[in-house]
Amino acid sequence: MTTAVRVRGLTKRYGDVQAVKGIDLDIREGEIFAILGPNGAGKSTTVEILEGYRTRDAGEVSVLGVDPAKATRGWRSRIGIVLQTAEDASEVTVRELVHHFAGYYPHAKDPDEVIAKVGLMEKAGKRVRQLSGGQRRRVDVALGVIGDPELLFLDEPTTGFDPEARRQFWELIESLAHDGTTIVLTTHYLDEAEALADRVAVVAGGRVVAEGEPGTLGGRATAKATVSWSEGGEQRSLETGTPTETVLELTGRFDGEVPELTVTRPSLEDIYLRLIETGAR
Ligand SMILES: Nc1ncnc2c1ncn2[C@@H]1O[C@H](COP(=O)(O)OP(=O)(O)OP(=O)(O)O)[C@@H](O)[C@H]1O
Repeated sequence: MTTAVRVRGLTKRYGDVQAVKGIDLDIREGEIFAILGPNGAGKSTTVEILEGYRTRDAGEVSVLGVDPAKATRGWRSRIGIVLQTAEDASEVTVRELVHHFAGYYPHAKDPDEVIAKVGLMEKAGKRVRQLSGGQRRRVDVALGVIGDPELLFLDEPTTGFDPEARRQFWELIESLAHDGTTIVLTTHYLDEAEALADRVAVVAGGRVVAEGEPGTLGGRATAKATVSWSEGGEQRSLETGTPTETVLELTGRFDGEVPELTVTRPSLEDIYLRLIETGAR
């Protein structure tokens, strides 16, 4: 597996604020990698350094084999960026805008194929200003991928989306990844990271406090389970490392169906909140 992004000992200070305090990251080619963390954790600073839009104080950074501080036009054309703020191109149509951007890249994708891919074929002739927020975000993604990037940065891509639009957007991201694009995503939605990311890094206080697959992050897979049920009109629960045994015991005790039985493990959100609390300390 080739590495798309390699970061070692990255630091960045703004005046009195040490925003990034020694971050290491390895992002593999072809994976969807999510960077999670509270406001002010240093995510944007880190990502902007990777994109070549911010200088660093110290550390080694390699993005597609190049130091972003020495970015060339050729390197830039291999990267796609979808920022938080949408492109303000109010009076042009979706098709005009995507065609226009295609002209900036040496090996641009077919604009109409890209418009279809982001699900905007029916809106291609509409002015961007006439689109909904979610549809504009799709335009942003179209512009992010029109240059056929090897690596796509998405900054909080689904903020403000309704649940259906988010699901559709996730499918779009997955299909881009399926086509081989490496995706680096920052998000505040834990369910988004869980649904999309192959691996996540949790950043808190300028450091990576945990890294791994969403299902096993921070000991999640081996964390104790909570078994809950209803007994004698009361809600009962038990935290246990052997939930199967507990369920068997309950099944015997109730002689069959256990009322209101649930078995839960900590959600990614539970683990995340624990991690950033410990990280902050
Ligand atoms: N241009 C700047 N000048 C001074 N301080 C800055 C600047 N940009 C960021 N900071 C500070 O650096 C720290 C990290 O900010 P950063 O934007 O990287 O965090 P973030 O994790 O992206 O947060 P959010 O989730 O709110 O976007 C914060 O304390 C922030 O106030």
